[in-house]
Amino acid sequence: MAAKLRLEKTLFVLVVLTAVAIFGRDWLLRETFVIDPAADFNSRLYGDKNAGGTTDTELLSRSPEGFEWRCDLRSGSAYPYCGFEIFIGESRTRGIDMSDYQKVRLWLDYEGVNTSIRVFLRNFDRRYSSAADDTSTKYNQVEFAADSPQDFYEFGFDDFFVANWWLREHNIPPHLSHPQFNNLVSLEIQTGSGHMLGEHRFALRRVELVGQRYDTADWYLGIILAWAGVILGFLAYRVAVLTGEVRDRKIREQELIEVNALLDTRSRQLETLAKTDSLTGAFNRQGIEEAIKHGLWEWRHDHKPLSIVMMDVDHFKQINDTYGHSVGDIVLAGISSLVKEHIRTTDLFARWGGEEFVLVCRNTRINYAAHIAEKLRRLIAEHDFEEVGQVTASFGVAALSGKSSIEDLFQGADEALYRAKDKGRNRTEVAGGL
Ligand SMILES: Nc1nc2c(ncn2[C@@H]2O[C@H](COP(=O)(O)OP(=O)(O)OP(=O)(O)O)[C@@H](O)[C@H]2O)c(=O)[nH]1
Repeated sequence: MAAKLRLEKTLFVLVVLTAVAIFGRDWLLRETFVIDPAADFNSRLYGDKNAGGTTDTELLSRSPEGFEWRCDLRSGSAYPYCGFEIFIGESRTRGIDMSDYQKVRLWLDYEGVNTSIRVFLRNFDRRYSSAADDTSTKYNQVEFAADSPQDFYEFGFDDFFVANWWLREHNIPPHLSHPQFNNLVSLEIQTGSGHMLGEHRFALRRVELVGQRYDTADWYLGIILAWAGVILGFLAYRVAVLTGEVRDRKIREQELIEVNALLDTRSRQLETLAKTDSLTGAFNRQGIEEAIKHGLWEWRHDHKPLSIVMMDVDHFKQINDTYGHSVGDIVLAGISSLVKEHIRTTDLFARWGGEEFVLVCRNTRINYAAHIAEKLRRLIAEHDFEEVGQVTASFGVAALSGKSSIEDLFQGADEALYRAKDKGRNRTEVAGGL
């Protein structure tokens, strides 16, 4: 929830930034090149004397308040003129790229007989300019009437055209004849084309060339790329988070599977323990009950025979009395493991109580159960028990038949066992008449 809120906040901030980037584009990208008289720009005042004229020029002052000059335009040359040039580039050949600039602003006061003034933005390009010939630098020109006093004069870069006389004098081919601002070396203020003879006074306070840092298309492309980056970053983050979640889930699932398997095993162990006699490891009465129920069901539904063998250790009291109760315990456990080793997996061996055991033989006829009993009897009798030596046991065998019940079955086996005891022990007796 907190992460989602954080995401929404981030999105909101990004949308606001995008809106600012779009609507505040002009303000954000604006770059202004200022020609301030207080700054250290090289400049020159010129007249038409080189062209055979007689115009007088005079620099009146150069102070932080502005460049001030006057000229007295006189007849003499075919085109009398005077002008003031400010060098804005590093040199006369290395200028400033102002291709993306839009406006020129002039703070200029003029007094004189002429109201027309020319402004040149001079561009040096080796395709047509040479360092040796100052006039070969392109004359991007705009001409305006300085007849109405105003705060500043403003022209668009689009308003500039290349002076015709310059194109003609330098034989400029058409493909190079357009205005160009990619290497501006100087700005000039010159008397207009009207050639009004007489006094002209200029005071240039400030010039601003207004442009923008980046191209508009690049700016929008940058915004789009930034968003693409944000979206890609977000997707990468989501993929990483989801991968982590899937990995964690898998680990948790694996842990759960392991815990379940452990619990399963444990519950089976506990189940077995609940049905097992702790001393001998044989099943207890609960175990017998289940095996008998199972056998009874098989007898009734599948007509499979069910036999049981009752076993009682002979003279066990004597063993206890002679060797102690704990040795007696060891003998009982020994007999149990001996028997368990030699019975089928379908047979269930359980402790009936004290030194008495019962073997439930499912799907077993009485003759075969008697055979098993005999085998076990011999096995016990032939075994050498630690400390005690020889131990014997008596066996009574019975099977379900006809109308007999479970009670009859146990009673039959019990009676057979007592017969075996009566007849001298270490014997197997089979119940009859069941
Ligand atoms: N050590 C030990 N003795 C037990 C245990 N349960 C019963 N007994 C003893 O087993 C003896 C059984 O004695 P009896 O019932 O007289 O029978 P027996 O001595 O085996 O004589 P017969 O069965 O007639 O051959 C008793 O002394 C019981 O105390 C047991 O868990 N451990």
